[in-house]
Order: sequence, then C-alpha cells, then structure tokens
Amino acid sequence: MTNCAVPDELIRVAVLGAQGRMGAEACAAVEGAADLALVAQVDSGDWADEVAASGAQVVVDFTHPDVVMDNLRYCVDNGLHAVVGTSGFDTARLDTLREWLADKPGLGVLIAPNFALGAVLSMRFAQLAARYYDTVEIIELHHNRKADAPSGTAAHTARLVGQARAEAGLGPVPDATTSEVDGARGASVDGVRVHSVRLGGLVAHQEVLFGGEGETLTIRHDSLDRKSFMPGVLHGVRAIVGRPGLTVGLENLLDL
Ligand SMILES: NC(=O)C1=CN([C@@H]2O[C@H](COP(=O)(O)OP(=O)(O)OC[C@H]3O[C@@H](n4cnc5c(N)ncnc54)[C@H](OP(=O)(O)O)[C@@H]3O)[C@@H](O)[C@H]2O)C=CC1
Ligand SMILES: O=C(O)C1=N[C@H](C(=O)O)C[C@H](O)C1
Repeated sequence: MTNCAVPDELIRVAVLGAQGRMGAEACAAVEGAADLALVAQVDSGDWADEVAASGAQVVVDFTHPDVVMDNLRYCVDNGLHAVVGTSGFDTARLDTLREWLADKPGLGVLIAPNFALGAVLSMRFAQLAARYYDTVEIIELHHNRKADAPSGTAAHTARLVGQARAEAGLGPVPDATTSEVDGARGASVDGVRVHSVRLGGLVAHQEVLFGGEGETLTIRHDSLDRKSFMPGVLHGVRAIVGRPGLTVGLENLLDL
C-alpha cells in the first residue's frame, strides 16, 4: 500500500511487520494520529521498492531479530529515519549501527527495547535501586509466541543494572550455587541472572528482584495489552526526525 498524496506537514511513516501483533497496532496508531500519515505497510517479501515509492520519512520496525539489521541497512542507505521495537540488539549490533550512521548527518535511529511508559520507568527505578542491593535477578514473562529469549527489555535492564553496580563499585552478584541442573539459574546477562517464562495468555511482564539484609524489593511491570506500547511508538516517530544518530532506549526521549 503506498500513498503519495500526503500533505507536506505530516510525517510519512512506513511500518515493517505490518501484519504482525505489534505492526498491526502500530499501523492503527499511526492512522489515528493527526500529524502522521501511514504511507506503506509491508511484511516479509520484496518490499524495498514499495517503501521507496511511498516517500516514507520514518520507518517503524516490528519484525524479527534475524532480519532487523538488514532492514536498518536499507533505511540508512536510503536516508530513512528508523524507530525500532524489534528485539535482538547486543553491543556489537549497536556498534555496527553507530558506524553506519557516522557519515549520515541528520539521520536518526531509535532502538527502543520497550515502548511502554511503565516499562521505561521500571527500568529507571531498577537502575536507581541497583547500587543499594548486593543481589539482583530478573524474571521476564511473555506470551509463548515470542521468538527470542531473554527479552530485549530484560537484556536492556540487565545492562543498566550491571552498569550501575559497576559504577557503585559492587562486585559480581554473590551466588553460592555449586550444583545445578542446566538452565536452572537462568542466563547470565551483564552479570545478572535472567529467567524467561513463556506462557499462553501473557503479553509482556517483568520483575526485577533486589535482595539485601532482611529485605527484598520487587519492581514489576505488566503490559496487559499491546496498546500500552503505542504512545511510546508515536513519541519515537515524532522525536526521531529531529534527533540524529543512534538513540538506545525511549528513556532518552523522555524527561526522566
Ligand atoms: N519494543 C517494544 O516495545 C516491543 C517490541 N516487540 C518486538 O517486536 C518484534 C515483533 O514482535 P511481534 O509483533 O509480536 O511479532 P510477529 O511475529 O507477530 O510479527 C512480526 C512481523 O514481521 C514480519 N516480517 C518478518 N520478516 C520481515 C521482513 N524482512 N520485512 C518486513 N516484515 C517482516 C512478519 O511477516 P511474515 O509473517 O510475513 O513473516 C510479521 O508480520 C519482536 O522482536 C518483539 O520482541 C514486541 C512488543 C513490544
Ligand atoms: O515480544 C514481545 O512481546 C515483546 N518484546 C519486547 C522485548 O523483547 O523486550 C518488548 C516487550 O517485552 C514485548
């Protein structure tokens, strides 16, 4: 679907993964926004010509970790800003993106591990709490159609917590386990144990558990509907046209 008869003042948006769970919500949200125009909706297949012909300025990507880097290569090569919700971004991928953007002044890419306001706040709270607790673990819980584990949100949270611990001079999280069934202690991400639950009926949920002397602190967030992600997606689209370079995390576009 392309549409070139769009008033200049509207931001022209293409959605990749348009028929997916998130892409479909994103299309509806863009269509419902008075200042945005949905000019292309594409899924897997040969979509490059369609996006180019649509005159899109911003591409929203909710596809798959295996294809998102190819999609971003296309966006950067074609001068398209990108707002990316797709998971699967490790440090190596982020470094690659920075390289690609280095000689593209004015072009912006937002990688947002989670667009839900509460999730963004909960990650910030976890970052604040991290320095005060010796032990920390993350439990993320998602629907059972999710392609990857751990979630991008959990990986980002672990990274933030790990950095905060390092800055506070905390050593490795103490763990006396000497015998375990494979996987019983979860995956170690930036030194933080992450446990992934996949269950029908769930959407997206996360608990960050901190433990200290005689107390625990649990920071929990629940997305009960994919609509929870949409204000963040729209905010990202509006912001990225004026924010060149790589931005990692919606928190950087909010006044937190
Ligand atoms: N940042 C955030 O806040 C959130 C991020 N996510 C992330 O978004 C991603 C998508 O999740 P979800 O919507 O549940 O997944 P779905 O599987 O429901 O949707 C993925 C869509 O991407 C399409 N697709 C696959 N490959 C390509 C390609 N090369 N080009 C264009 N489209 C393609 C698929 O089309 P087809 O079926 O034809 O292959 C499908 O329509 C995941 O990485 C997930 O973790 C999810 C929720 C929130
Ligand atoms: O696949 C999902 O559903 C979600 N993916 C993102 C992630 O991997 O963190 C964001 C949210 O948790 C929902």
